[in-house]
Amino acid sequence: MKSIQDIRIRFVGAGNMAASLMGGLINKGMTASQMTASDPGQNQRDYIERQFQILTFGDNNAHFGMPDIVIIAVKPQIMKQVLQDVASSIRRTHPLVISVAAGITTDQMAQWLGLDLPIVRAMPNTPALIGQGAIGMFANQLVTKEQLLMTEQVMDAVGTSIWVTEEGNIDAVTALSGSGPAYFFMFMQYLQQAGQKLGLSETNAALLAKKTAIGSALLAERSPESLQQLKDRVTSPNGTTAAALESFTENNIEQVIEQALNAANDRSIALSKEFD
Ligand SMILES: NC(=O)C1=CN([C@@H]2O[C@H](COP(=O)(O)OP(=O)(O)OC[C@H]3O[C@@H](n4cnc5c(N)ncnc54)[C@H](OP(=O)(O)O)[C@@H]3O)[C@@H](O)[C@H]2O)C=CC1
Ligand SMILES: O=C(O)[C@@H]1CCC=N1
Repeated sequence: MKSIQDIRIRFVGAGNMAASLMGGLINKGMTASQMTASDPGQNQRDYIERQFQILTFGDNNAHFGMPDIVIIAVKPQIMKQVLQDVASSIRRTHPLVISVAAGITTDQMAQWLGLDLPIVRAMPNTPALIGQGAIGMFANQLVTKEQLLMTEQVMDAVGTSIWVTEEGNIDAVTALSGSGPAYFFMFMQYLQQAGQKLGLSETNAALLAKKTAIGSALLAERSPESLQQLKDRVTSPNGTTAAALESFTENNIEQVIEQALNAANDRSIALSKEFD
């Protein structure tokens, strides 16, 4: 099996997600010379070259080489156009294709590339920028055991990854962890705002909201107790937490969250149909 020092990667699209993967891979011991990237944005290319010393190109087919993996990290809206653009290079070199785009299916990608290829759909999230991503992955039938392990090495460089065996589950991953950081940021934002309304300064309310989120997340990860048990530990009978939790329950927080995840899941499914 190829070690992380031997894998050659071509990034197509060098925005936020690609840059977080590049940073994570370099931290894990890959060298800049193992990677190349293409992106039409001169500023973004300058940033990538400055930050990581990775060679970048404006043309998706320029200096394509013989990559083991091609990571497609562009918006779903332009996936078809981008895959059709790089199709000849991919058909010539037969790499593993990994897409991080929401919604777009492996069948659609194969169709736009004009070839049945090993394809992985990976759904990371923005904490990958600091090596704390949660990533769900699906591999089509053509992905070899070695390619599965290579994919894990790449994704584990930026967080914790899991495989799903049904492609449809990637929509659920997108709804939960792909979009999930935004839910937590929103929750922290509302905690901060409510704290300010209760008289705290903006600085203090922001600090307490963020530190409470970080502390709770770390405790949830490190403690052997369930989320329910951890919640119960905070909640004194007839105390302040019980008052707040009752208010959440009266306002149907469970249904609100379920509906939000359903909306994201539905949107992920709709995205693939939109760009067919
Ligand atoms: N952001 C997130 O939280 C997550 C995003 N994703 C997925 O990752 C993908 C990328 O998202 P993200 O990194 O946030 O987006 P970005 O906009 O940061 O990155 C996309 C990059 O692709 C470039 N690009 C545009 N056209 C082309 C082209 N023809 N060929 C090559 N590159 C091109 C863009 O350049 P320019 O800006 O100049 O157009 C941009 O630099 C999306 O499909 C998204 O669904 C997945 C999980 C989480
Ligand atoms: O909002 C989106 O569509 C992308 C996919 C998951 C997170 N951001």
